[in-house]
Amino acid sequence: MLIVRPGFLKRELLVKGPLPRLYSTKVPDNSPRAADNEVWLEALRPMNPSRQGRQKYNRGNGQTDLIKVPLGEVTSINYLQRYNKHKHSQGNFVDVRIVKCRSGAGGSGTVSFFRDAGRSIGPPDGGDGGAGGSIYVQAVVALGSLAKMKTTYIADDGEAGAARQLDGMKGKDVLIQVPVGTVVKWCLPPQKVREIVEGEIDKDKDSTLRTILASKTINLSTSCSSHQKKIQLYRQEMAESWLFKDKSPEYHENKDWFKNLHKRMESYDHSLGQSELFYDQFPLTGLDLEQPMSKPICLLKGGQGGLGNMHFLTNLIRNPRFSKPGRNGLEQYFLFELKSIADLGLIGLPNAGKSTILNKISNAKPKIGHWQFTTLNPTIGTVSLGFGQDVFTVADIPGIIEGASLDKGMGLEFLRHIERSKGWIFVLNLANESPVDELRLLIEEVGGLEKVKTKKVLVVCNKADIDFENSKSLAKYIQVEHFSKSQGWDCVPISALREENIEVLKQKMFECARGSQDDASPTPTI
Ligand SMILES: Nc1nc2c(ncn2[C@@H]2O[C@H](COP(=O)(O)OP(=O)(O)OP(=O)(O)O)[C@@H](O)[C@H]2O)c(=O)[nH]1
Repeated sequence: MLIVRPGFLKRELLVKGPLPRLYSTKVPDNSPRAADNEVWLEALRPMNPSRQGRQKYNRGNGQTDLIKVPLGEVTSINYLQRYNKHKHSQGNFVDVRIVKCRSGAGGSGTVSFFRDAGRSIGPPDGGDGGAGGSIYVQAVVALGSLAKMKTTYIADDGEAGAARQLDGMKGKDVLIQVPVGTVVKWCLPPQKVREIVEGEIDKDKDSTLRTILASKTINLSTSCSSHQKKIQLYRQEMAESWLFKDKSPEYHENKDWFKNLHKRMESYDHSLGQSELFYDQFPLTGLDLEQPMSKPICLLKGGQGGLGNMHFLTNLIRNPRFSKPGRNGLEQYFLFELKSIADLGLIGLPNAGKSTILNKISNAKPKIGHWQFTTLNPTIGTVSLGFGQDVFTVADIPGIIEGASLDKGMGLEFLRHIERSKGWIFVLNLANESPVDELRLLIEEVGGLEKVKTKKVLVVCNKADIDFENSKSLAKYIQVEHFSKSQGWDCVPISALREENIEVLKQKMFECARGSQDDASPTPTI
């Protein structure tokens, strides 16, 4: 049976001619003939010195752009705080991870010569190395947290080729499955960020993690060929370009035929380097996996396998005692952030009654307690307006307090879970002194009126059962209503505990959520 080997296909791309004829005798049935190799090598034009220089120093096609990016964009302040200081206990819920990913190196090509009873040394038959395994990512609905993610994902290296034209086995790929709503971003190794931060603190004792991440910048190489800005990733330079057997590198390097071959293969290596540069790019703004994916996306591609010595048999080179090593894999860090996907998000001070509301209107059963910060993790509930009627989803996040934007209380990190929500529901406690000031404070903490205005807003005055008949309580509600109306927002008084006005609330929430359900985003690509 004739098998078209990957080596042929790779070569064919460069030769752009017909496929070489394949042997079908007892001697290698799929190794290229000397004449085929000569045609292929002839097509590999030796590189001129200026191109060589560019490859070495510019690392590629010269289409990269150096941009300055704030350090905070290539790391996660929440990750650094949480994992450095163990700031919050999150139980099993993990919504931010930095992981190291490494794709496999290609296996080496092999030096081998055909042997049988009649011949102690025949034509070269060393097979190609297998490609290194790649790292893939896929968003699936079955997961709800990043808790099960490992800290490191390493794909296998490809195996070396073997005698009798056997290609090495391809390295096993790694598939990282994450919840729908995860955003994957390229990031710096946390260790490196810590070193930079410590260096900055040594220089200025008053600086804080937050100020350093905002002010310190790093240089990033980006490709400017595509419509989307992408970070250009680089593989480690190859330590050696040839693997020799029996005869030393010096023996070969002094021979004119080898010098000539080497020049041509430099051009082959260059084209592999170019194709790596093409694949090794990652969107600067990250990958937003907000839809379940039927097919995974490749994060890091494995290295290509090296060519076995059978590719170097020519009329001049009868015994090629050398082969090519496999190409290196890639090692990079990625930040995985889970941003829940809910149509509406509940925002309020601790104890305002957000969890009670979600409990009453949906199937979700979040923890309720009369102490602050009962809610430590976001919970999403599905609300139905009745049998066969419309449904929408609502996310309850931990309470926000004054100074949350400066990391007080639970900070603002949970806002990411309602960042994508089209509607924000501000939940106020009518039993408090000044609900309207509460509302102003919440608006300020979540980013100001301008940011809030990008969302549909509904203001809910909860705990209306407490003294509502009292003229003071009524006055508080009227103040909130007046402020809300001035911003064009609807306002509704309820008692979640007694389930009063809950149906009206559901209807108003549905109106707020409407429109967000039609927006379906396409699957992202790298
Ligand atoms: N009287 C009265 N009490 C309520 C009402 N809604 C909630 N509560 C009580 O307020 C307390 C806090 O309620 P939660 O739903 O846990 O409040 P939360 O906003 O989720 O609080 P955090 O988890 O701290 O963010 C509980 O003791 C509830 O029983 C209401 O309408 N009326």
